Amino acid sequence: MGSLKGKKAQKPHAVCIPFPSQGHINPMLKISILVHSKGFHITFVNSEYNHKRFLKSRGHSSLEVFQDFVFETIPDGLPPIDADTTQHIPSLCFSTKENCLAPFKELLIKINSSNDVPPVTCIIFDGIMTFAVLAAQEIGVPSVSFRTTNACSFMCNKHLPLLIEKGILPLKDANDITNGYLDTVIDCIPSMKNLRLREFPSQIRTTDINDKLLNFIMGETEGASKASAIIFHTFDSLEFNVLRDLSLICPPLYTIGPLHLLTDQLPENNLKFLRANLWKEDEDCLQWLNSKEEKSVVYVNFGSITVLTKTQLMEFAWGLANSKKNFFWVIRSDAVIGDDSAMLPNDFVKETKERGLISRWCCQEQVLKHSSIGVFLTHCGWNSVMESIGIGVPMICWPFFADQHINCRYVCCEWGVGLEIGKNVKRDEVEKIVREVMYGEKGKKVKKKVSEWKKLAEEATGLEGSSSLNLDKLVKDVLLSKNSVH
Ligand SMILES: O=c1ccn([C@@H]2O[C@H](COP(=O)(O)OP(=O)(O)O[C@H]3O[C@H](CO)[C@@H](O)[C@H](O)[C@H]3O)[C@@H](O)[C@H]2O)c(=O)[nH]1
Repeated sequence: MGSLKGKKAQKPHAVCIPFPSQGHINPMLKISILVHSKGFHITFVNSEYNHKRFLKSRGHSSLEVFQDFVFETIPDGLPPIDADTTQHIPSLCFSTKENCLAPFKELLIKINSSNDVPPVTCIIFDGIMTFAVLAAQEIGVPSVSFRTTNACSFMCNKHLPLLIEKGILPLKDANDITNGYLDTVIDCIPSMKNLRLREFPSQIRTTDINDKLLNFIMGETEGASKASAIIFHTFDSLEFNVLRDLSLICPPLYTIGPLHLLTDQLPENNLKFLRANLWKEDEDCLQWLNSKEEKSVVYVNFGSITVLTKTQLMEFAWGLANSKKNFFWVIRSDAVIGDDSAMLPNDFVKETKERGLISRWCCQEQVLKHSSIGVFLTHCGWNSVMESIGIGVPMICWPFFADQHINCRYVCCEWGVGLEIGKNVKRDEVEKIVREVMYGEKGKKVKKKVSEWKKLAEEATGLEGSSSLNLDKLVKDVLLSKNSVH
């Protein structure tokens, strides 16, 4: 390890490495900003590909202005492309696992031999980048696994080996995906009753016990137990039972969330407003929202990975049009399978011109906070769910893949803050559910529930709240503690 040199030597130094996709970079950036606010020097490690996109969306000189907060890059191991698109997620999973340890270790050596920054004192790594534990062990610092998904999905993943042992997984036949097998009730997961197999992370939908993605998920879940601690982006009251049971089988757990409610409280400085967008934001959408009445707009956004077929796109489009409600719909440039040049038909555009706005990307937090938003039609990415609950916006859920199925189950059935749309989306259902959430009886219930959860989220992130206290404890007991080195 490098010796203490130079005037910055006194500061502790956290190296934060997200999995290289938008839904992982955003929460890691927030954790990094929070740890920075506790007096740490931060190195934030992007993939070269994403960093290029980050600079492109923000303008080049914009990242050099932060005190003690430095960006570095390593390659992700995939062949270079010059595009504005989310990389293929399974390829990224395998590639980071196979290729990132060596450049990451080189980066740590470079940092530790520099006179300009303090030596590395801890590593915070994305929960599916467990190779970082080895790097931390080599330089003798604590490593913390940051799970950008929730505790429930981690609990499911943790029990995949049990489902294999019981013969429930892998699927017996490819038809099991459609023949009702996924409705099998699973009652062997601690504190999670009456789960259906379809609510498990979608990586289970394979007939091959050697399936690479299934094994990647199980391996990375197990790998978390080698970390000094685990952070979950959640709050205690939201997942109380699952967290209690997980704490019996995991390294020390720290719930820190909703993250945006914590970063919102930081003193005004430029770092507080840093956003990790890989696409350029449409800033005019807020102007448009200003022109709409309170709680009158359906906000539609399926995150950074979901892709739609043209048929699904049309069903959503006509469902929104037929609902006669205002809508703000974000459709990424890479969101529709195939050619999207003639994306939405002219008659739809003409019919909804007064009450519909379509953008490529926006600042979601600002949009959700806007008083005109009445409901969020979401794919149930965990960041979106946490942002929606923390801001108090009810959801319509259309889960696409991965943890989104279990998130949807909890949003709709356990927390009561959303209604689900069927996988095989139809325009009539979209129209009906939009009206129901905005004006119906079920809508009243989910609105009441979401405002209750919002209060609890605010409590958790208040001065004496569990998330705020956990952040302090994490810093003191793990990030600054020599005893937590594994
Ligand atoms: O126009 C947009 C769209 C999204 N966002 C932000 O981008 C993030 C999107 O994250 P999320 O809602 O979690 O969706 P994904 O991008 O799909 O996230 C991936 O990562 C999540 C966390 O691991 C998982 O829960 C998801 O299943 C996985 O697809 C959120 O912070 C949004 O606020 C914007 O700022 N503007």
